[in-house]
Amino acid sequence: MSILLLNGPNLNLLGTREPHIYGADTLADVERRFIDEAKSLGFAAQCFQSNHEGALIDRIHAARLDGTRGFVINPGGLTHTSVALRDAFAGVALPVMEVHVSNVHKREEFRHHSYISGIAEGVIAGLGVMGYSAALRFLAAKLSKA
Ligand SMILES: O=C1C[C@@](O)(C(=O)O)C[C@@H](O)[C@@H]1O
Repeated sequence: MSILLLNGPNLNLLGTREPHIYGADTLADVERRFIDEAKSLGFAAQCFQSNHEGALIDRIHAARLDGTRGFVINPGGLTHTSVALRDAFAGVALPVMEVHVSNVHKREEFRHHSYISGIAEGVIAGLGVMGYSAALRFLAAKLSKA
């Protein structure tokens, strides 16, 4: 059973990008911990980051055929703009956990709306990179019960 961690635009810059907002951990740190923690919960994990909406959508479609049982995604700025990303998740019909490192609700108004939340099992914002772990634990528990 495999869980796919997706990160959208600009999250490859984690650790150097606005560290007062996003912290000091890099994407490599996040992905390594995600894989290790998934393993400890009895799951395999795959990780994919792209700055391109279409590449993320193609990866979501591919997940239908590669044993993926659910997604954890930080869609980055696509959260607030992408109907197409939401439609991809709806089309694949596997559980999705949405993660934001920052508390988007404490920030600019344009970050308050998410196209993804309406199809997500849960939404985590403002826990820093610990949010990825919280999302993984919830999803693993849900999939273990299914
Ligand atoms: O790129 C990002 C990162 C983010 O998803 C977060 O993790 O807090 C919040 C988004 O508004 C922003 O565009």
